Amino acid sequence: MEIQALGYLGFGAENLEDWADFATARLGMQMVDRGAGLRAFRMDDRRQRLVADASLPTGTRYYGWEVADATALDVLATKLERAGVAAKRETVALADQRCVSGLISFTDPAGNRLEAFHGAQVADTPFRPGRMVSGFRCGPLGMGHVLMTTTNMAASLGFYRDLLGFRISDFMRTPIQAYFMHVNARHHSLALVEAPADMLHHLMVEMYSLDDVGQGYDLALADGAERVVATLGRHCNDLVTSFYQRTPGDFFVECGWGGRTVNPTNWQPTEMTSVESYWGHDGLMREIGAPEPPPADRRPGGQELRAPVYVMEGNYQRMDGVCPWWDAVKAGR
Ligand SMILES: Cc1ccc(O)c(O)c1CC[C@@H]1C(=O)CC[C@]2(C)C(=O)CC[C@@H]12
Ligand SMILES: [Fe+2]
Repeated sequence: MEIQALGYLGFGAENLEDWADFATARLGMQMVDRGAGLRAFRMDDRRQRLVADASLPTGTRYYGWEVADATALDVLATKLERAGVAAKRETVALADQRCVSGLISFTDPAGNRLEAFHGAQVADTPFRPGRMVSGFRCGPLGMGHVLMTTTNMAASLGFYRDLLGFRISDFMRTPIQAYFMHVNARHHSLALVEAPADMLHHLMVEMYSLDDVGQGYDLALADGAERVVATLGRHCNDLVTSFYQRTPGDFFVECGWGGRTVNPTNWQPTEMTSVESYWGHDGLMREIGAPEPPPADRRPGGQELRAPVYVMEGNYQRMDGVCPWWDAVKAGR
C-alpha cells in the first residue's frame, strides 16, 4: 500500500481572519504568509499542514495523503486508473501551492477530493507555535486523523480498504457503522461513520502534552457555551484524551493527547459494541441528535475491562492495558 500518512488538509473558507485567530490562538498552530486569499498553518517542521483557501467555496475540502516518492505516486495512479478511478496528474503550479514535489488528485465514492503527494517541503525556520503549546505529534504518524461520514459505507470501504489499502484498527456494525483505519502506527488516520450525509465531521490533532489539551479546553470554555461540542473525555479504542470544539468553518476539531500506537504489520481488527468513551465527551452524541450515554460508571459495554492503568516498571511507566484488580471485583472478592 502506497499511502503512508495524512499529510495535509485544505478547505474553502470565507472568514480567513477568524481562521487565522482560531488556528493560532486556540489550536496553537503557526500561521505562515501565503499571499491574499490563503492562510496556511504549520504544525511541525513542514511548511504547511492546514490550509484555508478563500478561492474555494465553504464546504470544499482536499485531503492530502502522503506517499513515499514519485515512484509510489505513479504506482498509486496506475492502481486507481486500473480500478476505473480517474487520477489527474496535477501541475507544478499546484504542487508549489501545496508545498510538495508532486501530486495527483482523484475523488472518493462520496465525492471528496483526495490528493496524493510526495516530497513535502520542510520550512527553513523552526516551528513557532501560535500559543504556548509543546507541539503537535506528527512525523511518521501524519497530521492527525479525519472523521468523515459516508452515506454508503460499502462503497467507502471498497475504496479506502480494498483499493487504497487502509487497514482496519477496529469497527462497529451496530448500532452505527463505524470503521477506524490506519495507514501507519497512529491508531486511525481515517474514521468512517455511516450517516445521512457525506461530510467532514472533525479533524483530530494530537498534542505532545496533556497540558496543551487542558489549556486549550480552558480557552475554548472561555469562548462561551457554543464553542465546546464535546467535553474532555477519553476514547476506548485509540485511548486518546480529547475534547471537540467548533471552528470558524463547518467541521469540528478534536484536540487530543496520549493516543496509542498500533503495529501495522500484525494488528488484528476488533469489533466494538459501543462508541462510548471511558469518561467524558458529553455532547458528542447529542450533537448528532442521539441520546447521551449515562455517566461513565454506568455505561454498558464493559469498557472498564480494557481501562488502561499505568504500572511501574523500573523507571518507566508501562501501559498495561488491563486493570489488575478487575478479576477480583468480578469474582466478588
Ligand atoms: C468513538 C471515537 C473513537 C475515536 C475517535 O477519534 C472519535 O472521534 C470517536 C468519536 C466518533 C463519534 C461517535 O462516537 C458517535 C457518532 C459520531 C458523533 C458521529 O456521527 C461522527 C463522529 C462520531
Ligand atoms: Fe476522532
